[in-house]
Amino acid sequence: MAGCILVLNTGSSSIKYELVDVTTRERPAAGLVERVGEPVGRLTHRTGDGPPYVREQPFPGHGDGLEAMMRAFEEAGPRLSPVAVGHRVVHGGTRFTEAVLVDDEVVTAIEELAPLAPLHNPVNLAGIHLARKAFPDVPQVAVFDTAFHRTLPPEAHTYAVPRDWRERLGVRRFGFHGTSCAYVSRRAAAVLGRDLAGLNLIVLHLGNGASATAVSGGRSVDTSMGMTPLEGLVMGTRSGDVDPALAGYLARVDGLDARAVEHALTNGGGLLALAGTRDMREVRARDDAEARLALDVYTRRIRKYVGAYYALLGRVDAIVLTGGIGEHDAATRAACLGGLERLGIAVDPALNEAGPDGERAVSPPGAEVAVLVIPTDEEWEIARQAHALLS
Ligand SMILES: Nc1ncnc2c1ncn2[C@@H]1O[C@H](COP(=O)(O)OP(=O)(O)O)[C@@H](O)[C@H]1O
Ligand SMILES: CC(=O)OP(=O)(O)O
Ligand SMILES: [Mg+2]
Repeated sequence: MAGCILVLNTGSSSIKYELVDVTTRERPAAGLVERVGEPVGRLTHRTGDGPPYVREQPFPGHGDGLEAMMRAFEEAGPRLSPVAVGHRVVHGGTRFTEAVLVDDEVVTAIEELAPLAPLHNPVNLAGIHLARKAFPDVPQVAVFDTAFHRTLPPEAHTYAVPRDWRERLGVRRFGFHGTSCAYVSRRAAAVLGRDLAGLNLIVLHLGNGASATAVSGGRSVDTSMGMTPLEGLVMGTRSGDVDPALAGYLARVDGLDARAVEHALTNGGGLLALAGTRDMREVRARDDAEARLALDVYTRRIRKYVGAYYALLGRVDAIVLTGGIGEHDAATRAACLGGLERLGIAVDPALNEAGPDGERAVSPPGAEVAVLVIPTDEEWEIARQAHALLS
């Protein structure tokens, strides 16, 4: 299948898009719509080496951002005539264990999964609706974050909760960021010059959402996100792990209902709750007690998961850092992985701080456990999977 695939990666407050030709590896246009829902947003559209096309304006909803993307293609080019559209969809439940062609029935199924990923599936659907309308004759492919975690063994995906919830209501762990995990795991093997089938990895995807995943032989064997993308690490606006008794306690002492608690933990937790901003750059720029505590809570949680997954895997060949924070924040890498020489884990201060952009090792040469920074590329992985499905 020759020609460009349009990839849409709609996030909770942003839209990333890219035109990808999997056959030639050309990527003629890419863009980002940021701060959807805020008073002023920004669209940046790039088509080569020249200055980007930029628009600063409010984008009240994701639909407005997607329309602005279409306008950017009209005004700045290239002409948009994709051979397929690839969509990131965060929750695929038990039904979607690989990429699928989108039809009405698939749309309904993604809608039904929305309560399990309230920040994500509804906006993923906004992209699907727009693209089906704009390109009615073009195949649309959904690529699911959960699919990579279909290999989780029962002891990893089972919660110790009443049988009725598990059997009748399907309560279980799923895991997310799988598209990113699949991509960086493959790249890690390439950087190490080893076969993925023989590698044990701990993948730390630290972006706006954040997760840790234990990968053995290219298969996910445990992961920090659960039934929803709320469990696990501290994130931009999500608390990660808390005592599940919290909901009942807040109901008793403060009259909050369970939905209000879930909403607060999802939208008003994490770095935002601890430091007043979801943006790690802003937290790092400060040196007050509140920001320091936020960073200590954030990095300690990651360290605990690294220890836990080390114990599960028994042997770790590499720790892979990705996502905006994993790729760019040397201080977080050092805080999470420093002082673990007894486990064979070390971060070389010079490599960590001065390393060039791009794929690289930040562990000392010859270290027992390689520490790798691998920029994620969900757009490429989505295009690759869409191309494979359609070819
Ligand atoms: N140079 C940097 N130093 C520290 N944090 C950074 C840096 N660049 C980006 N980040 C952080 O990365 C996070 C966003 O990650 P990203 O992977 O882009 O998010 P998303 O999940 O929306 O794709 C934000 O917290 C941002 O502050
Ligand atoms: C699943 C998830 O948390 O995604 P993101 O990091 O894009 O919010
Ligand atoms: Mg992301």
